[in-house]
Amino acid sequence: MQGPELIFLEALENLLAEEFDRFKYALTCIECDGGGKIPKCRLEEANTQMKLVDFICSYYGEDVAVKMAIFALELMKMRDAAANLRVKRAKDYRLKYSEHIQNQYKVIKDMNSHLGENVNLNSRYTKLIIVKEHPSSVTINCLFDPDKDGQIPPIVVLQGAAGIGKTMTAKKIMFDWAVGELYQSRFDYVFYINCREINSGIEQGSVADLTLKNCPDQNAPVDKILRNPEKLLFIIDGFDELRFSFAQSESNLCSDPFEKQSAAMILSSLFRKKVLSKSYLIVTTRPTALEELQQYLQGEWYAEILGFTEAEREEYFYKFFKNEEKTRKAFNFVKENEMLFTMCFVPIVCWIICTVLNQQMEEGKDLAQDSERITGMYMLYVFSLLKGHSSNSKQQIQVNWKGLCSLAKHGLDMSDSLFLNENVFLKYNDTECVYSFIHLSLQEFFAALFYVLEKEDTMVEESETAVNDVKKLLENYGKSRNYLTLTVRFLFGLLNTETMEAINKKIKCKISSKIKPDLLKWIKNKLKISSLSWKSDEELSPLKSAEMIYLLEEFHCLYEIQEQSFVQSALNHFTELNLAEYNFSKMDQVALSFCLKNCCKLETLNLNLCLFGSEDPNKDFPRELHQDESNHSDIYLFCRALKEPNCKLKKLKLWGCVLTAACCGDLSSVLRTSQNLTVLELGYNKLRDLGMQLLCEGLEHPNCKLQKIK
Ligand SMILES: Nc1ncnc2c1ncn2[C@@H]1O[C@H](COP(=O)(O)OP(=O)(O)OP(=O)(O)O)[C@@H](O)[C@H]1O
Repeated sequence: MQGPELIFLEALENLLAEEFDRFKYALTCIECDGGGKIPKCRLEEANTQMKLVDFICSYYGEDVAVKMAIFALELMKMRDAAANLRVKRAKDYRLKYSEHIQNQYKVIKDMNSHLGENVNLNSRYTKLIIVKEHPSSVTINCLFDPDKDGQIPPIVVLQGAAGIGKTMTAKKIMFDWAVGELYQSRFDYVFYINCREINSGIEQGSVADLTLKNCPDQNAPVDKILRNPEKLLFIIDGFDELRFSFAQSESNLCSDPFEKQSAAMILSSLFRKKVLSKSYLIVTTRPTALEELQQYLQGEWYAEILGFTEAEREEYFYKFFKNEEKTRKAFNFVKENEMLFTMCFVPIVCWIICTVLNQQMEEGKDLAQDSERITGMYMLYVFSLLKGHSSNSKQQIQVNWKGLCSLAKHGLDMSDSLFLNENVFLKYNDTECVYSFIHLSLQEFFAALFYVLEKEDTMVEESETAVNDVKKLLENYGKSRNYLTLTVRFLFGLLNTETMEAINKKIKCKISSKIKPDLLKWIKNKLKISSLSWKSDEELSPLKSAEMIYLLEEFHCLYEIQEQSFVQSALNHFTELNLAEYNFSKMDQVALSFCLKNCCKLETLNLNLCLFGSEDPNKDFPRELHQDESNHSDIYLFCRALKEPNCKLKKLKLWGCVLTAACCGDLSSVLRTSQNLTVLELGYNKLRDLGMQLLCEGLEHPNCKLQKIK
């Protein structure tokens, strides 16, 4: 005997014989919801405490039986005994609840082509960098630590980009709490509220209903649980996904956790601490909705998820493949490709890359060339989803793809990532009719595909519409929170000849390259506008950071298309390039190096006061957190590009770039190779004797054409 049965028996053991008889009588007076009254004759047969417990529990079920016992004791006016049993029941329920939560959160779904494949949360979860106050990182168990004034944050806002791991962190908190490893003395109950589900849920409900949804059954002692709000934590996941407005007037908010109201009102009341004001909240959101969320909160603290460090990326690969050889093969492949490796700081990208590589290895294929660009990687991932759908007719496949692309594009136009009653293949969860792309970037991929898929009939009207659609997209580029940048990057990537052929072959839809000339014209123009801002200035004044980001984004687009003639044509007007005072991420360096190789008329490159090598997301971190373990120097990628025969660079400026002796080895090899470099400016760096020695070796080489070094 254990759990509810045991506490029931313990309660009866304290009763005197006369009380035991009265207890049995009281039971016959209670009407149980759905179970009716208990038959008197059956009760008479239960002449010992044990027999009675056994009988009632098998008649009503354990949880209801204990509830009935509490009512009976209250009816007998044995209030202390009733209260005692109530407390024990609540405690016992906590155990039951945590077991239920453990079971609920111990596995996660892997959304690959094998439908319904589950993985253990702990065997996949990899630590993420979370920062509360830049630049120091924190772990999830410190989120509710008191500050230096002893204040515990009542609300923690956990923000982070799409796919960075907010939901995963929420699930990990649920699981760790349930197994007793997190917040044990702080919270008796932790509840998870998913905003996507709230959108599609019932119109009216109460806070109590929200908590009940987490419970294993409908018999949870909710009244007792909610009586200690200071012991409750609510995790509200995905504020950005809520569709309704929160502009409720204060007076309409509810303070009673059992009051039934609209979902908007209930959540508003929780956020504004009108209901269960002493409870604690974690609210997760993408940064785009942060400003709105701030309006409704008071006394909140902020933490940000920044993704995986380099070491954690490797750990993730181990956890994903669970096989030394496969992990090594996949990780080395990714590590070799700067662009891919850098993108892996976002967990969902890590997952997509691993899923694709795993499939390629399972099929005995070489790790594909295509996977060296983000477009190629997404394309391979989408192909992997098609496995098992090959029996569909060509026409059916085309219809599905076009529908999906159109949905993605229109969703982006309307800033929508949730779709109701749409027949798309990615169903968000068990909720009946809400669908979403598993990640916003996937929606952006499909949206980009929308612009390049050839319409069935090549009527003039149709192709004009397509061209106009692209024009509109490019006009909107750069407006409103940069929400189109990745779509445009994919657009370039999809126009790569090999990608077009692969898509054509696999999904039997033709990709039209008609928009290529327009795209070339557009990017040439963009690059010209950016370069005009320094053309007039003799000393090449630096670009403003926003302009620089756009210029670099254009280089990223050119990297994605990977077509020499296109890229050379886009860049052929550049004779000078000024990128001074910029902190280049590895990803930027890969894209820029590719462009430098194809910038055939470039004579002057100004990289004064630039920093190289830091990762985008973690750039404020101490260096050891994300140090590149490879032996390459920070400017290795640039130097490699400068050695290409196409490169006609004459003047290279690298003042004050915190270059070290290691960089001189790469510069020295440029000096030995380049047929054009005549001026090199290296002032205000820490080259030291070793660096100078390496440079001298280059200068002394018979091929060195350098005339001036500063
Ligand atoms: N810490 C982690 N360890 C291992 N995998 C992770 C981790 N965080 C995220 N992932 C992977 O990335 C995917 C996306 O993560 P998650 O859904 O948590 O992102 P999110 O920040 O909530 O994104 P969105 O804003 O799009 O909802 C997960 O399904 C999982 O595969």
